[in-house]
Amino acid sequence: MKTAIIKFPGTTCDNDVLKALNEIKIDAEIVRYKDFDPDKYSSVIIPGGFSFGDYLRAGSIAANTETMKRVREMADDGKIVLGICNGFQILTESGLLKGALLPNLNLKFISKWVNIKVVRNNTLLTKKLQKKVLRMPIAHAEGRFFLNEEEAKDLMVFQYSDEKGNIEEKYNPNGSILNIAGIANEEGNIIGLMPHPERASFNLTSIDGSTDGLLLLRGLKW
Ligand SMILES: NC(=O)CC[C@H](N)C(=O)O
Repeated sequence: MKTAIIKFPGTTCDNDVLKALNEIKIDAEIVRYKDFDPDKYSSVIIPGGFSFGDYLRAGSIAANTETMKRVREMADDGKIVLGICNGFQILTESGLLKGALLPNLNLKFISKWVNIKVVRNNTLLTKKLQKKVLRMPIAHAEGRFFLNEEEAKDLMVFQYSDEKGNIEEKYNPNGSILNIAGIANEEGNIIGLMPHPERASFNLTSIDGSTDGLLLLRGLKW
């Protein structure tokens, strides 16, 4: 079965995600948000960008579309739902994932390469990546994850770290609680992260040749 890559007006990363999935031979297609039929797909990715212009709050308008009701049906069936950056914002805004993505502490758009440590492996995408440190870029203005610490500890999957996996406040680019870069629901089938795995998928376009994004995306076929 196929992976759907949903395109809302303002989504910008759909083609890059498709290219990355092609690279690892995952059958996928881009689908316009209004045409999305959950029965046709075994997993779904909501890519990054500026859906509906980031008006109100990033992700809030897309979160209230019929499309997200259909994404919820897929999630309820246990299928993988992955939200990348703006996709993560849409998942929190729609309540599919807990927490909120607030404006970065410095109130600026931050574009830089970061290291993230995989701290939870009971999710469908990270079961083979326990304790791995992945290098990929972030590019966002509203990426400061917030949730009460107790729940955040249980749900967190990725934390900003150094290249050795040390998690310290100085590696936190945006002020996220507990250095959190991504979380998953308890069941581990809905995953959201701010860094972009598709931008760390090709030697040529990666700043230091990192293709760590593919390690994560590969989880779609495990
Ligand atoms: N890279 C993206 O997906 C853009 C992120 C988002 N809309 C923000 O600025 O917070």
